[in-house]
Amino acid sequence: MNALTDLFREWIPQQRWFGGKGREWAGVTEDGFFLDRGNPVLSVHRVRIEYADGGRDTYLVPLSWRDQQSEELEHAYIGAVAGEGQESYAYDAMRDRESTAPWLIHLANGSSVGPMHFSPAGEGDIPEGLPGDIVSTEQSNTSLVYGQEAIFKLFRRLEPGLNPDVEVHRALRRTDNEHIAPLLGHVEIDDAAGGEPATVAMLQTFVPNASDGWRLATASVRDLYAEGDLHADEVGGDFAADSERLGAATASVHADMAAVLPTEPAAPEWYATVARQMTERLAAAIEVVPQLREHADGIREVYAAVAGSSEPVVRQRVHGDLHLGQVLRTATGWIILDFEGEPARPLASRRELDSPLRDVAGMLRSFDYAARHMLVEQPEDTQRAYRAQEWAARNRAAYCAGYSEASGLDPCGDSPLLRAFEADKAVYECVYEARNRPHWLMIPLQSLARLAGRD
Ligand SMILES: Nc1ncnc2c1ncn2[C@@H]1O[C@H](COP(=O)(O)OP(=O)(O)O)[C@@H](O)[C@H]1O
Ligand SMILES: O=P(O)(O)O[C@H]1O[C@H](CO)[C@@H](O[C@H]2O[C@H](CO)[C@@H](O)[C@H](O)[C@H]2O)[C@H](O)[C@H]1O
Repeated sequence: MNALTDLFREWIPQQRWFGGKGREWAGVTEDGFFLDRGNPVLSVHRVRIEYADGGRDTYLVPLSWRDQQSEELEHAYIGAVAGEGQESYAYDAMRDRESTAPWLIHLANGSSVGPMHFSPAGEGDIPEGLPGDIVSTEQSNTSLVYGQEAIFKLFRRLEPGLNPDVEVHRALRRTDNEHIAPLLGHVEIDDAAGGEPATVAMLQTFVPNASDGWRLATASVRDLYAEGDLHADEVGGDFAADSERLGAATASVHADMAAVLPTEPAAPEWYATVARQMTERLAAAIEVVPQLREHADGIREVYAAVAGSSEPVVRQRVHGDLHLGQVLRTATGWIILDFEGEPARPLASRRELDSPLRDVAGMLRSFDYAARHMLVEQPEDTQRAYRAQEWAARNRAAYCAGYSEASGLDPCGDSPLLRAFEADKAVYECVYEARNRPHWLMIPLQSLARLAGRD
C-alpha cells in the first residue's frame, strides 16, 4: 500500500504546474489538514520537496477522498492509501467538481480552518454554493471557474509573503481601472516554523465572453500566412488596432499602479545593478541551455549598454510577466491578468520596483512569439519568416503608439534599457522552453541572435 508521499513522488512531477521538472528528488515530506469533512472529504497538503541539488520547494496539493474508486473521476485519480481499516482513494480535488464549493463558502464567511485563513475583499460579492470547473489552459497555477462569475486561482508553489497578484489587485481595487478584473478575496496559510504566511489562492471576478490575446493574435498571423500576396495591413485579420488598444490599456494600468503603490526615481547605481542581475541570470541560464553560449558575448554587450545609461526611469510596481496569454479581449476592450510576475523568480524579487519598460519588453517579445511560433515546423521557409517579421514589426509599433498616446511617453524609442529587457526576457524564455516545450526553444534563441546582433 502506498504512503501519501509515494503517491506525491510519482504524481507531482507529471503536473503542468510543477516547476521542478528535470530535478532529482532527494526527499519528500508532507503535512495535511481537513478543509471540509463532508462527502467527499477535502484535505489540503503542504508537500515539501528536497532536491538532490540542495534546493527545496513546497507545493500545495488539495485532495478529495472516496471510499470507492469512481469511474467518472478517473481523470482525477491519484492513488489508493491505507486508511483506518480500509483503503481510501485520493483524487486531485481541483478536478473533482464535488469538492470545489468549500473554497468559496470559507471565503464568503472569512473563516480560518487550521492554518488556513480566508479573507474576502469586500462585502457579499462571492458567489458561494456554485461548483467550480478547472480551466483547461492550466499553467503555473490551477484555476477554477465558478459559473462564469468568479475565478479561483490556486498558487501551487508556496512562498512566504503576500503574492504580488493579490497585493496589486488589492491596491488597484481603489482605482476602478477598467482594464483589470476586480479582486474578490484571497487565502493565506501560516508558516509551520512561525515565519510569514504564504498566499495560497485568490478569487477574482470572472471576465465572461472574452478571448485571450494569444488566440486572437495567432489567428491574425494565420490569416496573413493564408494570403500569400498581401501585407499585414491588407488582410482581414489585421491585429494592429487591437495592439494599439492593448498599448493604451498597459499604460493606463501602469499609471494606476504608480498612483496607488510606491514609486521612486532610479538612483544612478540602479542601472549597474540591473545590468549585473541580467548578466548573472544569463550565466545561470547557460547552465540549463548551453545553446545560449553562442550568443553570450553579444547579449552581455546589450546589458553593458544599460550600465552606462542615464535614461530617466521612475521605478514602480510592474506586471512582471506581461504577454499575450495574460490579456483578455472583451467586447469593450482589454483586461490584463496575472500580476504575479515570472513564476520561477523568488517572490521578493518579483515585488521589487522596476521600470515599466519591463512589461513593454514582455509584450514586444510576445508579438515576436505570435509571429514566429508557426515557423517552428518550417524553419527553412524564408518567405514566411519575412512575413512573420513584418507582422511582428507592425504590431509592436502599434502597441508602442497606443502606449505613447495614452501616457505621453514613447516607450519604444532607441532605448538600451528596452533592448536589454527584451534580451533578458528571451533568456528567461529559453530556460522556460527548454524545461516545458523544447521544440519551441528556437523562438527565443533566434530572437537573441537578432538582439545580440549576430543575425
Ligand atoms: N478574471 C478572469 N476572467 C476570465 N478568465 C480568466 C480570468 N483570470 C484568468 N483567466 C483565464 O485563466 C487562464 C489562466 O490564468 P492566469 O491568471 O494567467 O494563471 P497562470 O498564472 O496559471 O498563468 C488565463 O489564460 C485566462 O484565460
Ligand atoms: O502564463 P504564465 O505565468 O504561466 O507564463 C509562463 O508561460 C508562458 C507560456 O504560456 C510564457 O510565455 C512565453 O510563451 C508565450 C506563448 O505561449 C509568449 O506569448 C510569451 O511571449 C513567452 O514569454 C511565460 O514566459 C512564462 O512565464
